[in-house]
Amino acid sequence: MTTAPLADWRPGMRLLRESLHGSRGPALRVALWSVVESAPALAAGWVLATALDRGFLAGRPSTGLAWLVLLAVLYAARALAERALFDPLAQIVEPLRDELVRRVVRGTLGGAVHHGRATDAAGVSRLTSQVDGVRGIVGALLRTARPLAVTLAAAMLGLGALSPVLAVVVGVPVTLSVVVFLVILRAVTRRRLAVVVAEEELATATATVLEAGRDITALGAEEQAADDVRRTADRSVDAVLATARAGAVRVPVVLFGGQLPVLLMLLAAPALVERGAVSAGEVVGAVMYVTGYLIPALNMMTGTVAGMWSQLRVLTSRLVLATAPADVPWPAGGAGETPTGDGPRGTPASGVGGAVSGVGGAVSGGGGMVSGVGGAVSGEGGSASGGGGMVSDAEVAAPAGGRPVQAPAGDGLREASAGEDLVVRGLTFAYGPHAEPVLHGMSLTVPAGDHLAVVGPSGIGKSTLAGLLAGVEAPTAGTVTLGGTPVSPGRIALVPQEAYVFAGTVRENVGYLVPGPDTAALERAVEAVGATDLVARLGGLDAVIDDPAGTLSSGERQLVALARVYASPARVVVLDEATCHLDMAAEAAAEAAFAARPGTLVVIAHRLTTALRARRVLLIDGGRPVLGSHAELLVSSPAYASLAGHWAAPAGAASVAPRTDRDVSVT
Ligand SMILES: Nc1ncnc2c1ncn2[C@@H]1O[C@H](COP(=O)(O)OP(=O)(O)OP(=O)(O)O)[C@@H](O)[C@H]1O
Repeated sequence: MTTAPLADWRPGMRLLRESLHGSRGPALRVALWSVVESAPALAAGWVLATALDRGFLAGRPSTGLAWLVLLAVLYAARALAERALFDPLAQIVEPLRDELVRRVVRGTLGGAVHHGRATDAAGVSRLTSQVDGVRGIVGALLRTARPLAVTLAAAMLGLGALSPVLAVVVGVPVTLSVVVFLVILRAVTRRRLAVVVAEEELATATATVLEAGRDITALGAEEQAADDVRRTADRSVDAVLATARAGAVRVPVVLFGGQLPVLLMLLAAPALVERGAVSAGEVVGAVMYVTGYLIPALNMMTGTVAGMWSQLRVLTSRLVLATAPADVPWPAGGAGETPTGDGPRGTPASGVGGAVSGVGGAVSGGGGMVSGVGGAVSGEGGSASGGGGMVSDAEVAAPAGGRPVQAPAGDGLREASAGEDLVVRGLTFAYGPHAEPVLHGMSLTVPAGDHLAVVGPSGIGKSTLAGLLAGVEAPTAGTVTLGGTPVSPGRIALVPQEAYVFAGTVRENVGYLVPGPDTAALERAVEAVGATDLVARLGGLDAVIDDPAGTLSSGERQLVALARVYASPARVVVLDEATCHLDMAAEAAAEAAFAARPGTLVVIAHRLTTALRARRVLLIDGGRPVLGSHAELLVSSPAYASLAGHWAAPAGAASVAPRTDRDVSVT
């Protein structure tokens, strides 16, 4: 594998130093207590040698014991020092975290505001966890590396004081091994950096795939996405293995620097003792320094501590990227970088937002006349009478005085049998068990073949109602039935505001809801919704749309989705602001096509023209819902008049005649 170039670690260390700036007082206390803590390491070999030479080997065991008691006292002092170190260590580590977070947040925000850098959520949370990593490592280093370094120095000092000859025998291999290890540490650090980079890439690749799951499935790119993540995971594994291999060199270092001195001392001891250069007690004391302090310290230094040190360098060098001033360009591969590349990661989402909900039922029912429910309306919880637009408590009321209107001939399936009425009863819906209901006890009948526009202020619940009518949402209470049976996503087609076009041919997209679509039917649908020019520009029905989000505008995607639903055998179509990206002429043409199409049409309106084209208008505005024709509601509902006043009606829009004579009714 290739290892990432080692970032310059000095800025990282500078960042660390600056962030530790306010910790001088606690650092001084740590230094003082460290001296006490190192006392046993400094004195142990010397005390032991004295206990042997002047006590036990000289036939004075009580003297020997007295020296050992002194050693015990030094160990007790060390225990006290360790206890006393807790507070100043915490006073260094905790503020460090706060300071680093402050710098990272300031740097990230500054980068976003002044330099337009990406500030993805994953990047920010990654930085936060890196700050925590730095805090943890600094804490661990202070708890382990600091006493080890102090011990190492104290033991070497004690050995030198005890026996300069033995200090040389031990010191040479120890120094050599430490130097070799410091050189190796650089390679280990570089490999650790590669591990961090690989882990970041893996996290980004995984998050990207998870976020784009829906698109990936729609595009049939599961394999490609899996390959992408697998390749990144393999790189991460390679990086970890390479780091482990590089770290393994610590074994010979410890053998050379720790065990070899013991062997050398034992080999040299007889001659040195014989010549009187050292005493037997000094040899034992020297061995104590090496086995009791030097070897464990070397072991820890080259293992755990070196790992923590290189990790600290890597993490701080990554943090430096996030705290860089705003005029420093965001480095490639740096924290917070927006991933790029091929495959699903680089594939922009294509107008996600809810696909068509499906189709159902065989086409049935003849044409013919349908009579509306005119006259006075009454219902449980209230009554309505008079000049239109009166409302019952929990029901949508048709205006009194509504006249039966004869449907134009040839309206086909829209004058379907009464068995296909869309019936809403006591409909209540809330988005959560404790949430305020968006809809409360609504009752409404949309007769088969009707054309209903739903209007109301933003956020009032129009899309929620659309989802409930289409069976995409389940009511909290009440029922929505079509032809007497509960609606389900397979029976009603819903076109949401953000139309979904998947990568594939135009034919596949338009014919998606038609079992065995024939070309003529698809062409009719394309023409009806006004997508002929678009399909021609794309290259015909068999043209491939590789990148719907990149090649189609929002309006063009809406045209494709509209053609798809138009071609479907759905008996009820719900358009939820499905033409909002079309210009007014295109919207009028598309709505007219659906109005002429057999079946029931419910349109969530965002323009007055949509309401004008509909047979009936349902106003929901947070109070009682109101139902009537546009003209009736203008008179009877101040809320509707006010809403209509905000909408500009183009000339001629009001001339569109109702398509059916059946009223939406209160039942
Ligand atoms: N998934 C959801 N979870 C929780 N609350 C939601 C959810 N979807 C919508 N809402 C809330 O329900 C209410 C009705 O939303 P809905 O989208 O149905 O309104 P709308 O009339 O269609 O609005 P608009 O005209 O802006 O599209 C709003 O207050 C909205 O914030």
